[in-house]
Amino acid sequence: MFKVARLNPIASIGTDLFTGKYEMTENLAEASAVLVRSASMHELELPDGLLAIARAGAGVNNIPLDECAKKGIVVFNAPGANANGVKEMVLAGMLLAARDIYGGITWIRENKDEADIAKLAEKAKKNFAGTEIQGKTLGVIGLGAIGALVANASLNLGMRVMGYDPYISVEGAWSLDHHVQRVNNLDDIYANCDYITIHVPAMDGTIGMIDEAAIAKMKDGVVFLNFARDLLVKEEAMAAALESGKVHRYVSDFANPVSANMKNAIIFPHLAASTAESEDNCAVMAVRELMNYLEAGNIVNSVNFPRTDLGPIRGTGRISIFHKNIPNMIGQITAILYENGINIENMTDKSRGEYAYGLIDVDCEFSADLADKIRAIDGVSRVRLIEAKNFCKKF
Ligand SMILES: NC(=O)c1ccc[n+]([C@@H]2O[C@H](COP(=O)([O-])OP(=O)(O)OC[C@H]3O[C@@H](n4cnc5c(N)ncnc54)[C@H](O)[C@@H]3O)[C@@H](O)[C@H]2O)c1
Ligand SMILES: O=C(O)[C@H](O)COP(=O)(O)O
Repeated sequence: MFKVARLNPIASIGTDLFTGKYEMTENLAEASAVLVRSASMHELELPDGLLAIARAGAGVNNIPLDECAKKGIVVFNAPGANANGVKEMVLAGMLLAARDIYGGITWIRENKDEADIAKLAEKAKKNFAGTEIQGKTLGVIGLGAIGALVANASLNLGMRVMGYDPYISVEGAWSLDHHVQRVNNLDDIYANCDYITIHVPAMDGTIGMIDEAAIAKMKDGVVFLNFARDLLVKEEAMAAALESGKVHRYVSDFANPVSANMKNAIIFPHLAASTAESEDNCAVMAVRELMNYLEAGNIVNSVNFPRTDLGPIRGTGRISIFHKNIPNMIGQITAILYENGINIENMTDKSRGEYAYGLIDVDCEFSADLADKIRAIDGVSRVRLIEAKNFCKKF
């Protein structure tokens, strides 16, 4: 039985996939798996029995990834599952920044009891007028799942689009319309774009990247959109740029005491992925990833361990082993199997940084102490024996 703790509400279309081998629990201490959205896990005590965490979303800066890697806790996310929801909010953000649509709606509410509201509205409308986004230049920083969708959709709205992503994946590059102008220097984005939108993860190297110096390089009157994380932007600098008029509008999905008080900012309550479709996609992907890992040891879409996928279990069972990425680990493990007369049907072992993970399919019954013998190897941190008769399932 696997106990799953849910730290945020998760769409039931996902959790309904759990079979009778799973039970939801309120008690993190007894959980073998966690489902989470944006709840911060940095302050939580992670129990020894915790095997995996699935983030039903994209950003994982709410999860202590290094600590999890050290403990052999696999962290998954749901790449691309909410990208369309975010793309639509970014488009809405650009349109809300181009004219004072919100000001116009507010004016109507405030004047709703005026008998001659129709006439007054015709006079007032000049206060909310603006420009069109067609023909303007958009800069997209980060061309992953969301950035690529935003870039392509904006081309279709008649914008000129420049994109910057020094680490773009092959899949990302394929998904990008060839009319998106790729640049290798962020300064080209800053110097040329009327709208700039950022879609990179918050991590060392991106946190605070939109600072005073970056803003100074942008065009006067630029609109800056941030649906990625508030940490990416030095928001005191952004507040000053909004005050001076250097930045026309800051559109952000992240409320905090600084952003909520900015002049000319349009701030949303972290709404971009809150659509029925995105929530369903994320929940289904996160639950499938957990089940595939818990029942078959396969790691697909992890952010702290390499992809390690042997498919359905072949043979009588599968051994899953977390170990340090140091010489002779595989030699020592296979020697123990040899000494115990166990034949290997299939195996893989993948490393990422300091840590590695291996799966070995075997064709005979496990002896009870096999896991202990492998665990006793210096550098091995976690071993699971998965019997095919219990868990062999195709995902
Ligand atoms: N507001 C929301 O509700 C919401 C929803 C989903 C994602 N997000 C945020 O958006 C981020 C991006 O999501 P995604 O699904 O597109 O992720 P993704 O992993 O598909 O794409 C991220 C892209 O950023 C690129 N990148 C990394 N460092 C970079 C740098 N220094 N400069 C330029 N590009 C860089 C990567 O190469 C990758 O292509 C997430 O990490 C998350 O923080 C927010
Ligand atoms: O990184 C993400 O996927 C988004 O920020 C969405 O977060 P949420 O799941 O809390 O809406």
